[in-house]
Amino acid sequence: MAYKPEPAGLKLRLVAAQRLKSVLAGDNFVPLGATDLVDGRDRALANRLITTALRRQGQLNFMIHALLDKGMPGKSGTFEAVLRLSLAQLVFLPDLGAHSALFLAVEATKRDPKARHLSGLMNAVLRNAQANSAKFGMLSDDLLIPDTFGDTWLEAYGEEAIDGFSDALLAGAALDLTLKDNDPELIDALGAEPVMADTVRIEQRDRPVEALPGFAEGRWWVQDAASSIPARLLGLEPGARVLDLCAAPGGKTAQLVKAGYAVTALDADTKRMERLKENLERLHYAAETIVADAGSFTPETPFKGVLLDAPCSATGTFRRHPEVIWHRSVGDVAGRVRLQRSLLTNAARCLDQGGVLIYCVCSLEPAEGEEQVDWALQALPGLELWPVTSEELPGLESAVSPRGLVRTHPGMMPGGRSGGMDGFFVARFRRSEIG
Ligand SMILES: C[S@@+](CC[C@H](N)C(=O)[O-])C[C@H]1O[C@@H](n2cnc3c(N)ncnc32)[C@H](O)[C@@H]1O
Repeated sequence: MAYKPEPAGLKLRLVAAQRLKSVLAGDNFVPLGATDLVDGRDRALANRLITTALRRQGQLNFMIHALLDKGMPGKSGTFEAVLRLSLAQLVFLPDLGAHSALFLAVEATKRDPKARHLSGLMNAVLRNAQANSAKFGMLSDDLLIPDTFGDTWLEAYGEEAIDGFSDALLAGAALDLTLKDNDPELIDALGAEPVMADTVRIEQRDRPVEALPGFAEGRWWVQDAASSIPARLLGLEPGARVLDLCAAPGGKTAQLVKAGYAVTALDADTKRMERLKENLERLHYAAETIVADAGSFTPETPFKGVLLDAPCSATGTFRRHPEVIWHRSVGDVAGRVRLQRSLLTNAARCLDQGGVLIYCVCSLEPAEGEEQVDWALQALPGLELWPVTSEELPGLESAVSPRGLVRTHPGMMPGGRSGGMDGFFVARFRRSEIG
């Protein structure tokens, strides 16, 4: 039999379909790396297809509903993933060409033993989609945010902010770094722009993070502008003992060390703690590390400062993880709320008299943020709110509420910069007496 070369562009679609399939099944999205696809251009294209399919998931759901009379066929391998990638290409990435979307989708379907009997259906559905691509291309952005969160967010943030959420979801996230020292030469070499305090932003990155200037020398770490806010608000004297609860992979630990505190970093996950240690080593920073449950850890001596970056629904990270808003349910949020309360209770126990407690989550849900403050003030004796002032967040004054709570969201422009920021909630408490 004569050797038939594989059609150009097929391999990257097969790899992209496998990755998208795993995300649709509940995994977090991790961009394809060099071990998945050696060729850099193929890898960039495959990642572009996957991220477009994930960011446009709500609109693709609508199209699939309209195109598949009998719904998605069950037990059909990569059929759904290939279909989503191809619809994303046909409707939202016209520069890639409609022909390749159709032809390669059918070829990819034929290569999957579990989907091959559906190659005719793939062809028919995509031809129908092609005929309707102009109409599909004008689907409302309202479809981008699932109903699970749409109503709560509309009530909490208002219509204008929600428009900003959709734009931020489609645009994705720039790369924010926290610098060890604000050296203008380094900022220039990075092609970065200052955002606020020691955070800089790289809008367009042409190489992996590890290849950027200053990485090997440990001159900065990756940290979203929003994520860098909580550690800056502790307001203690250098040298103060600070406990970083739920610390891995250590972005906030590094900030606390930089601020001159004597830091103990604690996390329950051994592997993530290893990453924290590697990160600190690269930065030439030192902290005590403990693997333990933050819900039951009891220190020998209470701390002057405790930072609790509690596990949460992570809905605020949807610019980088568009899948989170489709994976999370109302029940998931309720489960996180319970866990956060038990961690907050123990965090307060670890705090010395007059000590400062920062509670933060990368969630947009008021239930995990503002409502947790109401609960803590009522349930945890001796804890009082120490309001954050807008002067403490120059360039982001609008994130500070009249109560002195910090709420960022993806529609905000830190330091006036475009590109949004993660949704974060931060509250600062002080322990007045041991309760
Ligand atoms: C949002 S991440 C923390 C990010 C980190 N603070 C940073 O700035 O890099 C949440 C962390 O909570 C940890 N975690 C979850 N439940 C925990 C528990 N009961 N005790 C301690 N750590 C926990 C997870 O392992 C995860 O590393």
